[in-house]
Amino acid sequence: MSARVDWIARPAPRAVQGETAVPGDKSVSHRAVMLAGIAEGVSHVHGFLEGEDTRATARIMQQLGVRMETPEPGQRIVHGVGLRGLRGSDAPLDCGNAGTGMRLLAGLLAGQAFDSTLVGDASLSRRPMRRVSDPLQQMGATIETQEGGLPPLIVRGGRTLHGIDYQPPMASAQVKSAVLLAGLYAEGETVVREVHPTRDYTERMLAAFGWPVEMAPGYVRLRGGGMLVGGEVVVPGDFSSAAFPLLAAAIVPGSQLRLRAVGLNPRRTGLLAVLRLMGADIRVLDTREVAGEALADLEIRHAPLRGIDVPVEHVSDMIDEFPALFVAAACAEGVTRVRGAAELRVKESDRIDAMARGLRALGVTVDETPDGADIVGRGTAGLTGGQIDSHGDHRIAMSFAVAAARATGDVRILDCAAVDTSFPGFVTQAGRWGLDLRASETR
Ligand SMILES: O=C(O)C1=C[C@@H](OP(=O)(O)O)[C@@H](O)[C@H](O)C1
Ligand SMILES: C=C(OP(=O)(O)O)C(=O)O
Repeated sequence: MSARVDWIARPAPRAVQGETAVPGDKSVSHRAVMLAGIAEGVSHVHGFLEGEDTRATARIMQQLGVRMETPEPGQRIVHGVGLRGLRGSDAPLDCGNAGTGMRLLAGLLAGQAFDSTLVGDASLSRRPMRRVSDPLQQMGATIETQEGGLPPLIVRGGRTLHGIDYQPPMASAQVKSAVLLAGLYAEGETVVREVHPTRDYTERMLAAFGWPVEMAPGYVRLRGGGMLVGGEVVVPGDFSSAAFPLLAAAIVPGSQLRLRAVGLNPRRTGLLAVLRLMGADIRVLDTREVAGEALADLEIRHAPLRGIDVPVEHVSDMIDEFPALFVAAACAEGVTRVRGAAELRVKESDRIDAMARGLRALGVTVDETPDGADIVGRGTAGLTGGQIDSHGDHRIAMSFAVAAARATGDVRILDCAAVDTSFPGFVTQAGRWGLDLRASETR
């Protein structure tokens, strides 16, 4: 059994200052090793996230016969085997903690000639998979889930897939991507329609690898039976990881911080818009485009925050940033209302419940609703100390590590090992921003 890691986070001894860079984007890193693996030729991935989620996906692609080199951390040279070149593995494919890994791979594997079994850790084993098995079955795939639509997933090979015209019942880039990846192997045309647009990395990377993809407002369309050609992939800094230093500087008086080379894909930056509506002073500097993705430096100076009604149109553009937003709301003056975010209940934990319980332990009044919460900000009074259960969810752990900066006493955060899934080195980095955070391991 691996060690359990708890954290002690103390009130910030000083303002958050300086300059920092965050690890590579998790969504882009997953897709880079998957698509490079089924492309023709060699691809070079720069800035690959060395997190447990994305390393699990890279390991699975290797298990399926893709040769991969790591000349140095954050680099992968991927020797693509072509669309039909993967070979089956008798051993289960272990996605670890990663919903993205499991759901996208389900789509990719639905069109193969061999059977596969996708497994995950305890958290992933509780997450709903019918959202991908249903549309994939409509395409002709055979996917067996466990009772209640849970993992492990058994994906049967040798099926003939046909394209579908599909509108997922929830806003989900993972569902869209699973259907599009199966669509590469399908006869005819696959269309995915979205009411609320979600992150578009799969379709953009497919296009960058030479697959004709029609991207229009409201839908994505492609045809099966093409070819991907490998190349260079430059992974931007992960906005979802940048959310934590941004939050720290937003809530600790006197702070001023610059974040270098953060990916600013518009489908990811909802938190930027929402923090600004709350009064945050954030500047976007030195905007540039690298390998088709917008990058910029972000400079944030502390300014008092006020509670707002979070506009529903921002929800899917900040779906992973709600734990951080809840902390900003707790430190603001007035009430913040979140609605339309029921998807938070089926992430690595029930994030509405985990944040409500954790904030209450730090003296904050939070009323939950089925799809959101009302958070009564404590403004200049700040938070109290207390004990938090992260429920093994990386984003809950990191949010409370930052929240402690504004507490009047120590915050003990339980079960933080999962932070390595998306933000390896978080404790050391947080120290550099000016937070006082220590990890202790128990077996
Ligand atoms: O496609 C992706 O890379 C992701 C999509 C989102 O999930 P949903 O598709 O479930 O909204 C997000 O929460 C996850 O962290 C990464
Ligand atoms: C929801 C997340 O990831 P995944 O769905 O890949 O587990 C996340 O990183 O916040």
